[in-house]
Amino acid sequence: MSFADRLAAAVQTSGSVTCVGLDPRKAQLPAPIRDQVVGDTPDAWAAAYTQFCTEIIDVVAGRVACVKPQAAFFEQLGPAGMVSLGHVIAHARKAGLLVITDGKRNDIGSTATAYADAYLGDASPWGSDSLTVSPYLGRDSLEPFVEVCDARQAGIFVLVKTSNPGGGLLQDRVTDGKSVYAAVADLVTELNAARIGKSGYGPVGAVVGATYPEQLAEMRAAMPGAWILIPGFGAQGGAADDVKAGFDASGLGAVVNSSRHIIFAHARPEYKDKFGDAKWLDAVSAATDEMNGQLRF
Ligand SMILES: O=C(O)c1cc(=O)[nH]c(=O)n1[C@@H]1O[C@H](COP(=O)(O)O)[C@@H](O)[C@H]1O
Repeated sequence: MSFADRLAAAVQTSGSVTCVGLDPRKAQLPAPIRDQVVGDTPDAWAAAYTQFCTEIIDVVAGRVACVKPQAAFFEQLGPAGMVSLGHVIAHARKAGLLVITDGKRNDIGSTATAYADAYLGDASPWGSDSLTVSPYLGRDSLEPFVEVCDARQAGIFVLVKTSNPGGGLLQDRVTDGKSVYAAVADLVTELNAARIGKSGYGPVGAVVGATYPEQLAEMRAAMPGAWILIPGFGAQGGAADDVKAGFDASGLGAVVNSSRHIIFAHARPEYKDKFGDAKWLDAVSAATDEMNGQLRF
């Protein structure tokens, strides 16, 4: 089944549009995980990241649509971290969760093929269902990813309108009456055109931040065949009302990512006293329920 159709099935089966972001950070790991790190070595931290992420996966499996490991936090640990990333991706997929690896990769076409080959589908070393991709190098840098998506039933999420405050410097720039982000959206729509599956969606998704609700509505209309990954919910200030416009009439078409507010929920003021470090997984569970509840429109 195509990635787009699998994502639709994952949303329908789990009854959730939540994507749990797996962004492990040394300083914020809960004490029961941090205490097991003996010696400040990349191997020890990598083992802690694997344990932290796989325990989260076991708690959220079946209750959310997907997970999004952020490669940067694993890369920070060097080779041991990249091995950990592989374990985390494999564990999530075994648990029945779709994996969006967040690498924001891209390069000239022939190198783009290498990135796609590294991350997309069962045949790749990091075996992910999908990958976040930068559009900055243009159409011929995206096409190799789409070809690998076709061959391996995988997907990509192209950065269209990012959640960060400074994204507008380039993305909002208007040329020939059109913003850069709208031009990227047109490219997404073109690349999907001949690839729309049963769910009504194609393999080329888009990233649009929860911090820009008006542009999210505009982008939903501009890319009717694209799944939208909406980051910026929770820790960056995005709320349920801000993401509503990302969904189609049947509640499909978007998944909403939250990383810190779920994985480090034990440290949030509203959960700290109730759960704290000792019951950090209960805090993950409660934060997942809370987000699922907020996103039931
Ligand atoms: O591609 C992304 O996932 C992404 C795009 C974007 O525009 N903004 C954004 O925050 N992200 C990622 O989404 C996650 C947000 O994390 P929290 O702010 O902790 O929920 C991080 O992994 C970011 O790298």
